[in-house]
Amino acid sequence: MELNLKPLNLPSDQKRPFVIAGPCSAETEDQIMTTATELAAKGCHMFRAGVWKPRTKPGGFEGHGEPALQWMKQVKDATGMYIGTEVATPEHVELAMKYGIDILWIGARTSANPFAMQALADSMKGLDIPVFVKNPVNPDLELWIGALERLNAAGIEKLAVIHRGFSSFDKTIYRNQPMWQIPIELRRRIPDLPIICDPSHMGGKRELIAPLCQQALDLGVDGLMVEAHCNPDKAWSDAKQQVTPDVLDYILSLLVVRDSAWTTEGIQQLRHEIDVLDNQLMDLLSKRMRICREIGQYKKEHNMTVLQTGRYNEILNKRAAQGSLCGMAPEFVKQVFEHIHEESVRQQLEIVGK
Ligand SMILES: C=C(O[C@@H]1C=C(C(=O)O)C=C[C@H]1O)C(=O)O
Repeated sequence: MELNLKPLNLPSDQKRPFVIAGPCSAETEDQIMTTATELAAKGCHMFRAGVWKPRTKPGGFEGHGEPALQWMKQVKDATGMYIGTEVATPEHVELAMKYGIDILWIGARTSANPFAMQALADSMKGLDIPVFVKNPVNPDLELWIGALERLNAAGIEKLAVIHRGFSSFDKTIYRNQPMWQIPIELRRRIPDLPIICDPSHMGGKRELIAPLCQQALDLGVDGLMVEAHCNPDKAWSDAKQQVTPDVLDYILSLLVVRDSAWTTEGIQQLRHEIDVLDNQLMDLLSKRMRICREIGQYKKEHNMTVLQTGRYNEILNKRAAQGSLCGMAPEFVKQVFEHIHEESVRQQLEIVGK
């Protein structure tokens, strides 16, 4: 289904990317007001804080709920910043509206659950509020788009997504794998949908915030959501990934904001060269497939199996090694040849089955 989108019209000062900042959790009135005042003084336009916290295990701090919404409202009245919080149930939505929350976001654990998403969408019917949907914890673009479709079908047209990375069993430097190809594909499919990057949850540690922000801006995201806390080391949740408003301001001041317009002569010439090379690649690929079909014919006549694992492995290993010599990631080259092999086997199966 096509999404009907309306512009968010969020405040921004043009010089810097649009940034939503604030602590992971609303802990105390003092923590909220101190952090918000410092962020407002740095020119931040939108304040975030978790009022209900979905924790992996029971027994941790799960948020103050309604009293914390009152502190959020005080932030809005005192600083003029827009305020946003995460909602996961229809009751959360109702309370957030009661306290004048300006934007709602839906967390990764909720966007992964179609029942929860439908209940939220139903509870938002008739509301005119921007809703930001975090990617589901698992790398499933269709599930992410499905969550947006449910909200859109309920009449929510001011939509955006938050890319916070994807859970993985493998331990890497990231808390959640960026898997940039997923937001890139989302941008290709729904170009008008704003994408906001959350480097705090992606990186899981302070040192990764700056490089992740820069990568996200280099890819052309529309904004950032960064966790900031007046005393990060003492934070009640996610202490390692929060920074002070001062540090956030410093990180933002170092970011290079690029222009997505593509008008320069130089790039046109280079793109032409890419087109020529892509045409050659297509030509070579179709020649390779023609030879594979001939091999298929031979296999049919000599009663050989289509899949030849030994040869397939040889090709994957050799090409991956060649790839690294040419400055490409061996994993990438392997994946390319896995796809080529898949098509080659499909074409041979057609011939053998005739
Ligand atoms: C082309 C062949 O058939 C299959 C396809 C291969 C390929 O595309 O390179 C390699 C091994 C086989 O699984 C072959 O046997 O050589």
